[in-house]
Amino acid sequence: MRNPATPGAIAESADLVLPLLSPRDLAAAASACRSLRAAAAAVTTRRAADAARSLEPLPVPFHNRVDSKPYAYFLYTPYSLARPAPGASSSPSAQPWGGAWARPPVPTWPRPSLDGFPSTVCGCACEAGECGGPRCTCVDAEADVADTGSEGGGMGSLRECGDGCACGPSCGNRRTQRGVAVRLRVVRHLHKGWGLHAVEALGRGQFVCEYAGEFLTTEEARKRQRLYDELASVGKLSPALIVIREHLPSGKACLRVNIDATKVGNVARFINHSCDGGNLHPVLVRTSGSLLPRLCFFSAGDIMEGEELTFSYGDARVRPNGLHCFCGSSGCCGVLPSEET
Ligand SMILES: C[S@@+](CC[C@H](N)C(=O)[O-])C[C@H]1O[C@@H](n2cnc3c(N)ncnc32)[C@H](O)[C@@H]1O
Repeated sequence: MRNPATPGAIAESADLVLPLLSPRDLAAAASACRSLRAAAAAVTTRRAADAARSLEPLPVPFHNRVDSKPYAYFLYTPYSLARPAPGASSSPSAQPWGGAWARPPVPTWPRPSLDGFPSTVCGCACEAGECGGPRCTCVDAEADVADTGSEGGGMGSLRECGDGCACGPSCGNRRTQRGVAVRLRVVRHLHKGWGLHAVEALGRGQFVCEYAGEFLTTEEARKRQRLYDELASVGKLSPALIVIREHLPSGKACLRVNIDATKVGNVARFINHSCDGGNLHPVLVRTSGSLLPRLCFFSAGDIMEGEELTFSYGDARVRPNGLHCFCGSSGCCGVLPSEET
C-alpha cells in the first residue's frame, strides 16, 4: 500500500483538494509543507492562465504588472443562473479551479433553461439556413437593432432562436449563445482593479460576451447593493451587480432585471466604466421560449488589439461616498455612477 505521507501521495491528494480552495485557504495549505507549497503554486499558475476555467471556447488569462495579485477569485458561469428559492440548495460555494487534470471543454450547448422558468415551447420551424430571415418568427420587426454596432448610446435589442426552435447550435440566429469566441484577457490597472481587454482587433458589431451572473429579485438586489456599497467604500470589494430597466414608451419602468456577477459571474464582471460610453454596446437579447432577456455586449466600433473594453454604467449621481472614476475620458465626471436601488 502507498504511504499517504510520501510527497507523491500528497501531491495526488492535493490536486483533488487544492483547486476547491479560496486563495486564503490555498495560502494556508501552502504553508503546511514543501510538497503542498509546490502544489499550491501550480494551482495559482493554472488559475492565472484562465479566468474562464475551460468553460468558454477560449482561455481568458490574467495579466498583472501592477501588483502581486495573480488572479481574481469568483465562481464562473458562462450563462446567467436563476437564484434558488429560499430553502432550496443554495448557489455553489466552491468550484474546482486550477487542477492539473485537463478538463474537457464544457459544451456550451444545450444551455440549461436560462431563467429557471419552464421554457415555453414557442419557436420557429425554419428550414436550415433561414433562421433570422424575413419569414423567421423569432425575428422581431420592431427590434431597434439589427445593427448591434450602433453608436447612438442606449441599449439595443435583439431576438434570437431558442429552446423551442427546430434549429440547432450552428443556427445563424444564435450569435450570443456559443460563449466567448473572441480573444480576451483580464488586465490589472493601478486605480481601477482588473479590466477586460481585447487581445485581437474586433470589427464593429462583433459579439463580445454576455453579462452572466445570478438573476436576483429586486428585494435581494437592494439588500446586496447596500452591503456592496459599504464594502466598496472601504476598498474591500469591486461589486458587479447590474440593474437593467426597460421602459414603456410612456417612460414608466415596466421591467427590471438584476444580474449579480460579484460572486458568480463570467468575464463581463471585469468590464470597467467609461464616462464617454465606452467601446461596447449593451444589447438586450430575447431568446424565443425564455421569459427573461439577457444582457450582451457587442463592439460599438472597431476595437484595436490590446484596447480596454468599457461601457457606461449610467449617469453619475454625485454622492458624498461615490467612488472616484478613473476612466480617463475627456468628459469624465470624476465620480463612478452608482446604482440607485
Ligand atoms: C464590474 S466591476 C469591474 C471590474 C473591477 N475593476 C474588478 O477589479 O473586479 C466594477 C468595479 O470596478 C471599479 N471600476 C470600474 N470602472 C471604474 C472606473 N472608471 N474608475 C474607477 N474604478 C472603476 C469599481 O470598483 C467598480 O465598483
